[in-house]
Amino acid sequence: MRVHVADHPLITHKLTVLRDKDTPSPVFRSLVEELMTLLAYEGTRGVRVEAVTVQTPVSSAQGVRISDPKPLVVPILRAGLGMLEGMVKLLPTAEVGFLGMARNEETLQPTTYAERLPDDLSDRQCFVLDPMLATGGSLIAAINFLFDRGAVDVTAICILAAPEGLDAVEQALAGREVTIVLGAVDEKLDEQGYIVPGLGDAGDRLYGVV
Ligand SMILES: O=P(O)(O)OC[C@H]1O[C@H](OP(=O)(O)OP(=O)(O)O)[C@H](O)[C@@H]1O
Ligand SMILES: O=c1cc[nH]c(=O)[nH]1
Ligand SMILES: [Mg+2]
Repeated sequence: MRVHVADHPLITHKLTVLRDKDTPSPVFRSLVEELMTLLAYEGTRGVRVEAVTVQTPVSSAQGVRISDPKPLVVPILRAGLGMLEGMVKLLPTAEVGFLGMARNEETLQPTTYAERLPDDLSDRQCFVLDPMLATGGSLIAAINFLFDRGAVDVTAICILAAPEGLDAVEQALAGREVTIVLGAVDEKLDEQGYIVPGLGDAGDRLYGVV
């Protein structure tokens, strides 16, 4: 498994505003989308391409295009939905599948309450979007779900991770073709499983408390 932590002053700047508890929901939503676009640049470094030749007005030129089958982008509902637009802006031909997961607030175990994905993901490059990697339970379950459908190559893009969750993902998915791209790794998890200093509950800050 590969882990890449983006190190860029624009990402740190936007993340700082995102963390601020006084940042209102509309600004928070815009920032998540903008951060996603910046992280997508790093997260798609390994996107599969094939060689093509085009004619410029002057001569022929060698280039590449995104290979078929097109990548599958999978936001984890709810909070991952806030990252989707930022991703498909950069990868407009990608297809999108959905996984709805919620973490039980007492046990911290994730449950899957919705799924809309192709049955067969063999030979499909998958990009999972979720802003928060806390205990890692949700991301491990989501990636295993994709592997069970035949995926072999998964990149997860998260805005924030806790070191404990990152270790758990590394242990659970050792030896698999997985890349994790992160905006930052924070200090720790608190007793309620929240990332410290973090940004609170990303789903609630995007869409309100339910
Ligand atoms: O690493 P973990 O400990 O599993 O926690 C991370 C998960 O928690 C959040 O979702 P949540 O369950 O709050 O659902 P929501 O997006 O609907 O708010 C977050 O978006 C992740 O999916
Ligand atoms: O800090 C956290 C942990 C899990 N989920 C969130 O949205 N935030
Ligand atoms: Mg939530």
